[in-house]
Amino acid sequence: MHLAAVAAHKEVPFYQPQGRECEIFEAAFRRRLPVLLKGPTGCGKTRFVAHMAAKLNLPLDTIACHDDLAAADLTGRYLIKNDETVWSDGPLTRAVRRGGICYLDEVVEARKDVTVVLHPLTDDRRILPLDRTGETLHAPDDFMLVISYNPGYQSVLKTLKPSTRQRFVAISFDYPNAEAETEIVARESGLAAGACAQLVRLAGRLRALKGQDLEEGASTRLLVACASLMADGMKRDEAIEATLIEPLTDDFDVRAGLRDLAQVTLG
Ligand SMILES: Nc1ncnc2c1ncn2[C@@H]1O[C@H](COP(=O)(O)OP(=O)(O)OP(=O)(O)O)[C@@H](O)[C@H]1O
Repeated sequence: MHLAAVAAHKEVPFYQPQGRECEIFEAAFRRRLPVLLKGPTGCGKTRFVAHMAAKLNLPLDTIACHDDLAAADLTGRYLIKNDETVWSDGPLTRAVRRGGICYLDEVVEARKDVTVVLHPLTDDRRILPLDRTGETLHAPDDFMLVISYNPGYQSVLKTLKPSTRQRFVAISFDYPNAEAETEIVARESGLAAGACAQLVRLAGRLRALKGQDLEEGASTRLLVACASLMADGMKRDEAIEATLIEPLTDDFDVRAGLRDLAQVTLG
């Protein structure tokens, strides 16, 4: 019993909370409410969901939404197999049949008909009608829908309608504070905390350029990548160039400016 508990604990991916998000998520799960995660890219939303799924001992299906994703990609479709037409469940239908967490990442990217599928599943009916087969699936108690989006990128056209967003318990994410982020970067990369703290300081400066020279500042994900390359033996400036400068912009002059900023910040 003790060994099993230790083994299960080991599989929970590391997640450093920013606030009360773990408690809110657990309460939402208990009360069978869907959850919406908002926040910039690479700030820990996906890691949070993986952490909570493991903690609650639930299977997790993650679906990366894109502008071609239609309702049938989630629910399923008839396919031709050996001259026969057979129904094939999509990932959302499979998750509703089985239970567990279904995570739709960047949901606003998906086509409009996706919301039609989500609405009856995210109010107190908790059903998934499959028009094509005539079935109506009732979500089991341990089924939970989680969606995420980045409010920063979306145009007015690509935002969630109030009738959709008001079905969800919503949690805002942002980049962690400097102390927490230093710990995350050190733990994820294996680089010494002092060197990680410097990278976090640089990230703070890069994030201040959002909306001016940069569309988005450096994410925690990029900081972990930079620190990982350095832990692997790469020279600091080369690692910074490859992770905190090149991915942020294609503009030649802005990249030169970012290099100067890194030199001034880190010496
Ligand atoms: N609070 C945190 N605890 C532990 N690791 C974190 C945390 N925040 C960020 N990370 C690290 O940053 C990486 C990127 O985070 P994650 O993939 O969860 O971002 P995201 O918000 O889902 O991004 P996207 O919206 O682009 O999918 C993680 O793999 C992890 O290494």
